[in-house]
Amino acid sequence: MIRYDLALIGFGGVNRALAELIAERGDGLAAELGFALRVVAITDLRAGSLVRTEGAGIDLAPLLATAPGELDFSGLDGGSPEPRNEWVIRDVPADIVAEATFTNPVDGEPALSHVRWALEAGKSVCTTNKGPVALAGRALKRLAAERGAAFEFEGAVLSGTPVLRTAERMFDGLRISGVEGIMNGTSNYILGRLEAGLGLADAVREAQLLGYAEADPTADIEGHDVRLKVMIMANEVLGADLRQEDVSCEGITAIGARDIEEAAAAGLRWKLVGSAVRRPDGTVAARVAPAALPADHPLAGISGATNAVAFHTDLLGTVTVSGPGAGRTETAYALLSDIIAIHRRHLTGAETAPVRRTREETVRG
Ligand SMILES: NC(=O)C1=CN([C@@H]2O[C@H](COP(=O)(O)OP(=O)(O)OC[C@H]3O[C@@H](n4cnc5c(N)ncnc54)[C@H](O)[C@@H]3O)[C@@H](O)[C@H]2O)C=CC1
Ligand SMILES: N[C@@H](CC=O)C(=O)O
Repeated sequence: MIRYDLALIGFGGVNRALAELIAERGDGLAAELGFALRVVAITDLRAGSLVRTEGAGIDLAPLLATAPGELDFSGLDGGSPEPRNEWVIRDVPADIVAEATFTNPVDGEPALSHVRWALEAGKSVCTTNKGPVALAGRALKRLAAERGAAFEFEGAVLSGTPVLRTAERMFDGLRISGVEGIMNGTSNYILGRLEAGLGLADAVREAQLLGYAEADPTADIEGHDVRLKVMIMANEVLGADLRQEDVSCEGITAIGARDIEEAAAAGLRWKLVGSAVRRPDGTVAARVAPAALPADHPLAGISGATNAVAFHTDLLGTVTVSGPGAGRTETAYALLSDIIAIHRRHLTGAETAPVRRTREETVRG
């Protein structure tokens, strides 16, 4: 059976949840999907780094039984107190690098370098980090193609909800004139809690505890996270080449209790909406802004951390994809879906990067 060796870069909510999926479902996934997964390296800013490329790789159970804040790789066999990211990414033999460190909305670093190092080494990458995809997606996809590696990033927009893959695989032949939607789970959750009478700070704290929020939740409530996602949607779906300065951006921090009350009295709901629309001259206008939507608007009923993206098409009218926009496990599934996509590319021969095989398959030849 084919086996993919994984290097997990960043071991926070999402990559830890991926490790849980592998630990709990690995055998079932192998039987269902036809490939085995082995974690051979983990790096984290707080815990350090752990590398084990022999036998079963890293035993995930004791790591997952340890509280995140108490994880310390330094005293373990193959462990170090330092993340050693560049050495792990470039030199530790792995097939796929799963990049799930903080999104840096300013320049996408250090994740952008992590992705570039992996692709330069001919290793495929799956990531939920919006920075590299929004700020250097075109260049990184070109590098991946040059090195025969895959670059998958379904989780960068709408967590595990397959909005990018739906557009990529199901909309052939359609002319898409624009996309708009609720693309941030944290802010949508917060707006719902404000409607319930909670204050902003308490609502933000709840979102953090639920694992929805960015490391700096300012990105969620000021719209910066949505701006990155709008850029990704515009560039991937509408063929644009937007930069951050092309996207006007306003968050939800100016929405106070009175605004919420007045909206409710008028049968409206505040939502943070990101949009990218093709102009008649073919260029794309994009923005992030709060909007008070009438109850019968398709996006008004989107609640909690649920998100939704509406695609405006010529032959189908509006097609809306909705599902979880945040959540540790939901987003870990995005990484698993990327690995499945990488596997399927490998089976079709589109993927030329080397792939390790289990001992049985090697023996069989
Ligand atoms: N949590 C969610 O619902 C979603 C998260 N994402 C994205 O996925 C990524 C990970 O999110 P979470 O796991 O929730 O964040 P998190 O904050 O729980 O985990 C990030 C981890 O990366 C580590 N880290 C930061 N810089 C590092 C470095 N230079 N080297 C090694 N490790 C480093 C941190 O120590 C932390 O453990 C972020 O980019 C986020 O924007 C995307 C979709 C949904
Ligand atoms: N903080 C983000 C995580 C997913 O991208 C959000 O809340 O949407």
